[in-house]
Amino acid sequence: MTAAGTNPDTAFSLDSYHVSEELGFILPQPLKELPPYYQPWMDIALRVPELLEAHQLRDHINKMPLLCSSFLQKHRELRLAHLALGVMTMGYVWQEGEKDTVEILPRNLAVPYWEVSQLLGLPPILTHADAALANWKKKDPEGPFDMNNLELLLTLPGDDSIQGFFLVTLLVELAAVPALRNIPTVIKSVRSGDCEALARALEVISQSLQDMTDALKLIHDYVNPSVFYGTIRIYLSGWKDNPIMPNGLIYEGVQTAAMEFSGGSAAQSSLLHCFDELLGVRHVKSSGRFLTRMRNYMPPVHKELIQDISMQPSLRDFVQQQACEKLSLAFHHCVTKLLHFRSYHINVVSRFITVPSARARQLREQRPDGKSNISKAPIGLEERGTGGSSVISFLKTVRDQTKSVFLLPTPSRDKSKTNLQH
Ligand code: HEM
Repeated sequence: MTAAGTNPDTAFSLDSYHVSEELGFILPQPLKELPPYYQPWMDIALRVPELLEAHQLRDHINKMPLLCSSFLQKHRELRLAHLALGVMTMGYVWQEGEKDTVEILPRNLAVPYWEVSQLLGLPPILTHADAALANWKKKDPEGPFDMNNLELLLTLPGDDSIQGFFLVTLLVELAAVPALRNIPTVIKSVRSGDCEALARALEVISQSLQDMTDALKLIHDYVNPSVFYGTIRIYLSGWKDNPIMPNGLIYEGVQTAAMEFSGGSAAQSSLLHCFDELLGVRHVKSSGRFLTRMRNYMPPVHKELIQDISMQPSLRDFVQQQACEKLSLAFHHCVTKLLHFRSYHINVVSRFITVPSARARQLREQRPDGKSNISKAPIGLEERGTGGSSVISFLKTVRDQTKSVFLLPTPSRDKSKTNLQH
């Protein structure tokens, strides 16, 4: 274990989990370049959308030299390499859409990708930790961390919409930073029984959860649903539980059997996993299994933070026992805001997946040879999520599970005051 998070005598510090005070899970100052030896990777990675448009990405990757990964030493070098190899891999697999996928990732890409992944403890597929957390730069280094001053390091097809998609996700991560910063205070206050400090920390967390929802709303300004559904989505798809690639992918030179990995999704963000564990939300059955599996797609230290939060004395039990109105209300606000984020996210998914998928089906029935963006979208994906199940029913299960942690009314609570149970 990297941190002393489960020892009650030591302070719980985010620093030991590589969570920055300023940026949370976002990688501070990602590198823009790799050492010159790796230029053949960057030359291709920087041109992925253009090479895909010309149907030439696979040819370029097939001719790429097999480079040795051992000159990559620093964490940020490894993160950029993982991102670069990740966008190349997604492009390589999905270059011809769902019709002509590949069964083998060539050795010159597969071997270094595998090695870099092993060093980072990440899977060899594009993850949220790559595409959102480690894929940004400021146009003006002194300027603000906002939409106008941010751009991606590497991208995939989808023009402004793909940029918008990853940057809005990044801004949701940023909005959560005050909440993350207050997790140690919550843990410390429960340990010491300091209700005042605990109530204050929980109010900061609920405000931060509201700010996350507000940041998520930006998706409507920066991402076009038809472009997301028709162009972007396939490049985020993986080769696990995916009917388009039922046999997975062989990483040539790594092992002979095919491997299966889920595609990129913000279900791999550590944020909601942390808040769920803090508030006591437990996801069970298939949705729980999927979310638990997504923890293997996070940087290992972030996964450890989630685990260590889950091992702390129960915040919910503590609040329930105190029967203090102010504290109960602060806890209630947190659960309400988390619920609100999930409900809003369901609306987003409905607009960006459910509606275009119904429209695509309709267009295909009316004009089977139609060329519109959404009717070209992969039929095999339709309304399925990264886990392969129906997206909306999965998200509703997860949302409804959140409600289970609302506090029970206690006898000591004044019945004339707000009923905290929904
Ligand atoms: C166009 C925008 C978006 C779409 C279409 C979308 C779609 C999805 C889908 C289909 C899932 C189900 C799991 C999966 O299949 O991987 C999911 C899960 C999830 N997404 Fe999004 N998403 C979007 C934006 C975001 C953003 C910006 C965030 C913020 C970080 C986010 C956070 C989550 C979380 C936390 C989950 C896990 C379920 C939960 O804990 O409630 N999503 N998303």
